[in-house]
Amino acid sequence: MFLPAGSQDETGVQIANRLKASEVFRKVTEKRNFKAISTPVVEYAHTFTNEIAGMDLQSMLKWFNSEGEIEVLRPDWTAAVARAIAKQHHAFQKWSYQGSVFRMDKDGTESRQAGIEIVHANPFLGESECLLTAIQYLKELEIEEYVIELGHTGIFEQMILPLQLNQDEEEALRLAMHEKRMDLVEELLINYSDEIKQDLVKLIDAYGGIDVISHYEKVWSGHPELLAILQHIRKLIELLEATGVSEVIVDLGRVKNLPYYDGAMFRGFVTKDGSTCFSGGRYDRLYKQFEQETTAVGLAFDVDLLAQHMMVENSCSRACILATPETHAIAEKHRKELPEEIVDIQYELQNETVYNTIYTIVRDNNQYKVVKR
Ligand SMILES: N[C@@H](Cc1c[nH]c[nH+]1)C(=O)O
Repeated sequence: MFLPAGSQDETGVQIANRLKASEVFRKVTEKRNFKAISTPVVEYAHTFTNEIAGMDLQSMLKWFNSEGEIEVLRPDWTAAVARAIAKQHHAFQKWSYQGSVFRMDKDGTESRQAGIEIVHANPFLGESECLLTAIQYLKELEIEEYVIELGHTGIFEQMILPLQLNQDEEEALRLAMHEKRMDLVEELLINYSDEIKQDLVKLIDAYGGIDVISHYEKVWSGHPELLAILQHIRKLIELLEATGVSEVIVDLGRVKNLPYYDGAMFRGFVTKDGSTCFSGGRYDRLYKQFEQETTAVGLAFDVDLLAQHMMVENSCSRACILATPETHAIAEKHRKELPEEIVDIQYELQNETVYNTIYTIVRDNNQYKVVKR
């Protein structure tokens, strides 16, 4: 039988690693005082597609319920958690969750996430705690080779303000920036001021170390809003560096990849192949749909991807006890003599090479004994 495009089976090491990644995530977040939350897999589409959350219904797995409402398989944890906690009292809260999201615009329809959301916190504290939690988690998974990238939605938004673009034009330009398509940016802005056009094109290349920030502090010296953003990113980098993390870069040309972001954005890349292992950012505006003024920030790890990059567990030694239907019970009892080993019982030895030790059952003085072969 075949599977629909985007669905896939999973076996062996990938599952073992994924379960380990989940367990480590639970421990790390528990120690940092995150409270676990779970939301249902089936939700109303509106939770994600409303004007503020702004996600695209097209990419969701959806159907009509008996009342004619559109229901979806959870496409995003952040909006679901916001819905779940919106009615709670306004206090500093740290939430953690683990589970699948379903979207058709990604490689696999189902992807497993482990994420955190921090609400009602001082903005700098919330962002720092997100990043430091991510760093501790990667460390405990022994994933050492990664780069953290910081960006901010405000840069692109401030720069295009004078252009007064309509929503479609803005979206098209944002996509061109996201894809780092200089030619397209130029083309889309053909009828607009050369200066802003050139500044945006240059911004596509504005990524790298802290020197990029120093450079743009000079370029934007007359622009207090942009300077404040640079200052904010610089402070985050300094905090990370002070805790020993040096692999931090900035991408000033980065635009939001989710409609609800408004503020700092972060991503983690695995150095080996450049894949994105976590992604997140500030999204205070998502709470406006519940008429709440608050701060909210979070990030989510792609657990499937982490599982691929984790070392294969140095698994315990494997033993095989060769038995017969008559001696099967003896073999089963012998398991407790081998508490540290993975024990398989076979009637006829197959896959001999996978075992470190093979036992057979012999009869001695009318008694069965399990002995090494
Ligand atoms: N929900 C985001 C990650 C995130 C968590 N909190 C904020 N952002 C995603 O799926 O990419």
